[in-house]
Formats: sequence, C-alpha cells, structure tokens
Amino acid sequence: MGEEVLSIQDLQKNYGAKKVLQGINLTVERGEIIGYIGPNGAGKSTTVKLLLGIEEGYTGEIKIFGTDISDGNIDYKRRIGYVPEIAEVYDNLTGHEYLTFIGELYGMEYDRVDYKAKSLMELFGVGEVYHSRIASYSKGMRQKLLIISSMLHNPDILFLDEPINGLDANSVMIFKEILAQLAAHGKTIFYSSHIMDVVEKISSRIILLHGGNIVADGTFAELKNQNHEGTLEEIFNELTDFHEHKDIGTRFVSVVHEV
Ligand SMILES: Nc1ncnc2c1ncn2[C@@H]1O[C@H](COP(=O)(O)OP(=O)(O)OP(=O)(O)O)[C@@H](O)[C@H]1O
Repeated sequence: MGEEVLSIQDLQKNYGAKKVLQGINLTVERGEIIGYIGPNGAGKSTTVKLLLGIEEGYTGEIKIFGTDISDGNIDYKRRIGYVPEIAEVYDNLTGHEYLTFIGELYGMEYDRVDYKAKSLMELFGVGEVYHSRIASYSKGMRQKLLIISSMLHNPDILFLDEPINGLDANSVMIFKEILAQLAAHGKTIFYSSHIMDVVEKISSRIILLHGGNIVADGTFAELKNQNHEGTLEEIFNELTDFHEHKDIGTRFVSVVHEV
C-alpha cells in the first residue's frame, strides 16, 4: 500500500431535492493520476469543489492528507493546486502581475515567484507575453497561465478540470509529459475531462461517475477486460448505457433542415 492522500467515505450531496452525489467511496494514493470522468451533470465538478472546500453542505467524510477537511483547519489548501473548468482571471493584470499575486497569496517571496513564473511561462512557449495584459491573451495562452498558476507553489495534489481546453497539439504533448513526471515525483493528480483519448493515455486509474455513483474504478486495462470494449470512449458509452448517437444525430439534422 502506498501513502494515502485522499479518502472519501459515503459522500452525499444534494442541491435542493436533486441528489447529485449518492454515496461515493474512494481512496487515492500518492503518485496516482486519476482520470475522473462521467456524463454532463454527473457531479464531477461538485466532487472537486467539495474536496477543495469551495462548496459546502455534504454528508459523509472527506480526508485530505489524513485530516478531515470539516475540522476547520485549512492548511491542507496550501498543498493543493487547482485548474477550474471556467476561471475568472483579472484581465487588466499582466501575466507577471497575476502570477506573482497568486504566488504571494501562497506565501511565496516575490523574487522567487517572479523567477519561477517567468521560467514556466518561457518553457510553455508564452514567455513573450509575460508582461502583456491577460486581456490580450489567446484562449490557449490564458489556459497555460491557469495551469502555471496552479503549480507555482509546488502542490502535492493537483485538481485539473478540463485543463487542456484551448491548448494546441504540441502544448498537449508537453502537458502530458509534465503530468507523467509530476506523478513520478510523487504528486497526485485528479484529472477531470471529456476528452477520452487523453484520459485513456495519461491515467493510472480511471473512475467513472454516473447517476451520482462510481460505476467503474480501475486501470484502463482492467476496464477494458471487464467491458470487452476497445477504447475508453466505447467503455464510457457502454457503462452509461448510451447507444442512440446515430438516431439523435439524424433527428437533430432533420430539425435543422426544417424551415
Ligand atoms: N450551485 C448549484 N445549484 C444547483 N444545482 C447545481 C449547482 N451546481 C451544480 N448543480 C447541479 O448538480 C449536478 C452536477 O453538476 P456538476 O457541475 O458537478 O456536473 P459535472 O459532472 O461536472 O458536469 P459537466 O461534465 O457538464 O461539467 C447538475 O445537475 C447541476 O445542475
């Protein structure tokens, strides 16, 4: 057994009468790359927000680094990095101003965070816009800024929600390499995405959430053996019992054709 960094027991969350999470049990060890997948509205972002303490009002138990997060001690947040699916960044700031601000919020010294931020921007191919306003960034540049801001403080767990949104193919290759190397250095990565071929390739373990429950949990090879399907996309279709894409596509186009 490796070192346990995250443990969730019977996690339940409702929004009004809607039961979003119906009793999730999960233990994650140091160095794992968890591909956290599920249909739209399955509760993936809700889980991540509960783990980060951004969302409250759950039943069950969440322990991060062995400490129950409901005990009021927020020290664990210093060891977490987060790339949200939709992020508000301060458009009027430059990349340099934004990243040094974030680093200082994490208690880093200005010179150190400036050096780190500049180096990471350069390595990710966006060094030339370090002193430009974020408002002028392309979608991919903005996404790289978010990725860098999640890692500046050298966190032990990374929660990444659709992190490669807008990245070009070369940048995705770099990013996949970064994740593999971070995991090899003992970092734990919780990766939520709908891009099945990337999840299939990078994850050491895949967890599929459906109807508020975990319906699959294992390596890609294990899921393949259990479901007799070739790709993660096909396994996803199978486990979410979805086979109507052709029929829905045809009906959609016929409505588009109506005038
Ligand atoms: N603040 C909220 N108030 C009410 N309902 C919410 C709230 N946040 C999420 N929900 C509902 O909870 C369910 C799960 O949402 P969540 O964003 O966790 O799904 P997801 O799996 O991340 O979906 P997607 O793949 O579309 O990003 C959805 O039915 C959503 O409408």
